[in-house]
Amino acid sequence: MEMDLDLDDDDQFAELNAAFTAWLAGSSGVVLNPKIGLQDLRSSSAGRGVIALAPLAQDETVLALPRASVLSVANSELFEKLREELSTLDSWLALIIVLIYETRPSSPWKPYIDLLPRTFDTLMYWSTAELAELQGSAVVAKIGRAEADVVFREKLWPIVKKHQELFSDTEIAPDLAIDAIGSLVDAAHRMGSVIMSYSFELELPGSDSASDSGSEDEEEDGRFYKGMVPMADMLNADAGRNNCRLFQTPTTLEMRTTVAIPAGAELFNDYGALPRSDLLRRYGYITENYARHDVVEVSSGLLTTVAGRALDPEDRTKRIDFLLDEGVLDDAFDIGTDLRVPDDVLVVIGTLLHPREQWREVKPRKSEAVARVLLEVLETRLGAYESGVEEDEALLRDQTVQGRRRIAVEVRLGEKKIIVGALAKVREWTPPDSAKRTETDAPDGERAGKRAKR
Ligand SMILES: C[S@@+](CC[C@H](N)C(=O)[O-])C[C@H]1O[C@@H](n2cnc3c(N)ncnc32)[C@H](O)[C@@H]1O
Repeated sequence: MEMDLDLDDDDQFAELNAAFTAWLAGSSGVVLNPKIGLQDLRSSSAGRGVIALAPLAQDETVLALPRASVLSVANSELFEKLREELSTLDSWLALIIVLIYETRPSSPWKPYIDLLPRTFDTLMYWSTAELAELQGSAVVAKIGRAEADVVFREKLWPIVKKHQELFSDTEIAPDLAIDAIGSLVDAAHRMGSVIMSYSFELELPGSDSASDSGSEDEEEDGRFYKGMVPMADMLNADAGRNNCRLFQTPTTLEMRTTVAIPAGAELFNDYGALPRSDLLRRYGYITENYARHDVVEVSSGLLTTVAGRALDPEDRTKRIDFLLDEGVLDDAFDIGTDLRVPDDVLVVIGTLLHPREQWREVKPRKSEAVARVLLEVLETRLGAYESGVEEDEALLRDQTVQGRRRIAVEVRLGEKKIIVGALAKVREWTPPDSAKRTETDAPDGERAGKRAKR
């Protein structure tokens, strides 16, 4: 991540770290393990990180904060002032407006806010030309910058406009008179990106679920709230190297080691088992260690179009509605590095291919007809990428290909390799003696049996 602080100014970087650490250590109820410290990792493009200054044991607490120290909507003074209006917003929008409010000099969180980035490498901030390098990856459709713009204008701007006096010394203040809405939208994008890459989904005390949390998005089912947890969010993450996690009790949040950590080693929190495409979208970086979580997404639209081609529209709609009702048909399906085709995909294809009335009873089955559909789907999917595997491999051998372009090539190549591997696997499904078998020859068991509940 690029940091907005003048990156060449090492003094300022160290000064901000020192101010933040002193502020946190002096906050009521916070326990900061003296064996950890902030580290300047800008030379490896990782911003700040946290390292062990002395050996840490497994399950050692490196940081404990009372919930009152979390920068959340409920803990902000703005909530007292605009309770009703903030309650109409979803938790992401409400926290965005709170973070903008907390950029004022008198904010109790100022030393923390000063550490948060202003520029990002997340996909939201890639140019059209840079995003074109990711063509074919499903991640491009998930960025949602235009949609966010509309929401900021329609939901946040009326509140800020109505209560301009509350924002008169925040970071948007200088522009309030000139291009007020533009300034608000820019600030909202910044804070939206901060939330995406720094916030935690925290469990409301008293709710009944698991006691630990990464910074993944959880269902907004009323049991969770978004919160910024100072210092806990200074930990980087690196898949297999992760060695810490945030644990929650009704009153505190604790970052604890999950393994022993030697002196000098970096502390890594767990951001979740994210494919590199999503890591890039949400956090603006990738590492080779996340390649194990890569997936390729196959849309249901493509799947049902190919599998249901022979059906008349009415029949096709009936079967798709059935699959939707059964919860088998999702917007898209993932194939991961294990190259396993999900059972639901087999059921969707089988249901749309079945020549008789018993299509409601289809079980997941790797038949030749199903394989034919899958091969076409995967070939079509592969065709969505502009370049081939060899071309991308050549680009990665070229050391002049760097920065966002190199990252994009790595992400799209990872996805293409999964498709190529899955194609080879599916080709293996056609045993020589099944050459003449079609879906009409469904085995008796399948005809009579009920589909297993997934
Ligand atoms: C929760 S913050 C961690 C603290 C952050 N490094 C900082 O300087 O404020 C998440 C951000 O840290 C960076 N980051 C985390 N893990 C990283 C890694 N293994 N390599 C490079 N950057 C990483 C990314 O920019 C990510 O969006």
